Amino acid sequence: MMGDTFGSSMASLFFLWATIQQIFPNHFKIAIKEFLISTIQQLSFFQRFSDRFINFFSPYVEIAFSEFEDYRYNQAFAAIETYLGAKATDKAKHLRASQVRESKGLVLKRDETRVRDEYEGVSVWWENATDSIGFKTLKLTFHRRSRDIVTDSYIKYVVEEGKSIEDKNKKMKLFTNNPSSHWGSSKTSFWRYIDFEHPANFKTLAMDPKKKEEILNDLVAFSNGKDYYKKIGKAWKRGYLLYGPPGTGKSTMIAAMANLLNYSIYDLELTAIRNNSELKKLLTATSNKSIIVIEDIDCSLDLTGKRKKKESNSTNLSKDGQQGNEEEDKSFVTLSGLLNFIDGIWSACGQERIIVFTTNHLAKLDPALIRRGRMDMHIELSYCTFEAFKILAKNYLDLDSHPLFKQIESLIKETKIAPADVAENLMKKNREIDVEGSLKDLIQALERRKKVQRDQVDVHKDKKKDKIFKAFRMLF
Ligand SMILES: Nc1ncnc2c1ncn2[C@@H]1O[C@H](COP(=O)(O)OP(=O)(O)OP(=O)(O)O)[C@@H](O)[C@H]1O
Ligand SMILES: [Mg+2]
Repeated sequence: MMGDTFGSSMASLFFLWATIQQIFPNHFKIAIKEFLISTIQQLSFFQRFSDRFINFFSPYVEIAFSEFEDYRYNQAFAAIETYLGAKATDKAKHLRASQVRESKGLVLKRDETRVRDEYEGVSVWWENATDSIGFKTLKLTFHRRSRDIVTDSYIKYVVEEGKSIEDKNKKMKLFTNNPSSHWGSSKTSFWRYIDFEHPANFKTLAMDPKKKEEILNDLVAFSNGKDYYKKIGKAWKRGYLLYGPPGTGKSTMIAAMANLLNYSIYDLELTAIRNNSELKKLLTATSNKSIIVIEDIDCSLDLTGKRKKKESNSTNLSKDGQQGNEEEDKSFVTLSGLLNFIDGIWSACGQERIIVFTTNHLAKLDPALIRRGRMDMHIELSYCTFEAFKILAKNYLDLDSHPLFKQIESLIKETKIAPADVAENLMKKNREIDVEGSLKDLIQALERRKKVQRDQVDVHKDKKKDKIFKAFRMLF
């Protein structure tokens, strides 16, 4: 209303000024111009004043909860969203149903932008809005006479209720840090998540059963260790270093860890971070009960302090057409920055966190990075053993034993083959389980590999002999 009056008054004034321009001489025009300017100033003052006046006398108060705050995913926002989502089942008329994880059934979400809630006789309204770049905000409106009850206890109640619902049917999340050019002109890295639905578990993980049990016990002891860590005065965190050749189950084990403990995963891409302070912001923005993963640590961080660019990463970027110029992509995340976080801030804030590094080349890592205390447990994932093969045979063929197992056992002992390659051969073809055919395929693959590996050894031996022979010739 007020805005309309202001707009029409302005239009009339401009019309008046245009008419005056045509009719009156110059000095008179100037006097009128000054008069009009002062009238406009008074009008805009009046507009401002009237807004304040309305706000002052409006009986409603509004509180906004943003999805992100300074790179940080707002955990209160998530809890409130969950709380409002749960209200859907009994109150909202328009629902959206989705299935997140089979075991947890359908998830209902309200499809309405405005939800009314009641708490100890007080009515409040929630409204959700999305800004132009896709970030969400939840607005809470209530009568100002309820201010105390809303700010003192209602918001706390909503957040706690939301968190307990989250815990009950917790959907695990997979967070990734992506560079974005939305904020300001430079690229900034921030967390984005999707629901984590990896089926990996320790039962289907093919590795030495003893080692597996040891890792399982370690993880369970860690997750139940709140009082123990408090008692010994140590931050509640644990580091695991997973190393081994490609396809031996490092990433699969991380997924199995998350499923075992019901923790979310933060997949930290160091090559997308500009500097140590950005790294710090990202890491302190991670939530409790989470696993922070840095895959291929030897490729992401140059141990002299500068960064190496991962080949795969640069191809991905160029595929998306987002590859910036080289100068912009330079990163100053350093080994000491990472170590500072693990030892310093890490210990000061956040609880119940696991950090996992993976590498294909243990020898390339700086000892400082992997010393005990930082990485508490070093886990080697190696080529497939017969024990591991038996687990894969059970997973893929539902098989406990078979006459061909003997032949496979002796071939596996003599051949270096990753579990991923064994699994590839055991996967059912044409949707039919052909046990015999799959085992024979594997035997053939093992025999081919054995031959190649033997030839490589021979070539290596020949080269060595050649070198010795040349050295002799030089001598005589
Ligand atoms: N130990 C294992 N137990 C069960 N499945 C496995 C195992 N190792 C590999 N696989 C299978 O092979 C696929 C590839 O394994 P994964 O990605 O975990 O290997 P990785 O060690 O992380 O390899 P990279 O070093 O290349 O990242 C998985 O999807 C899984 O199906
Ligand atoms: Mg991997």
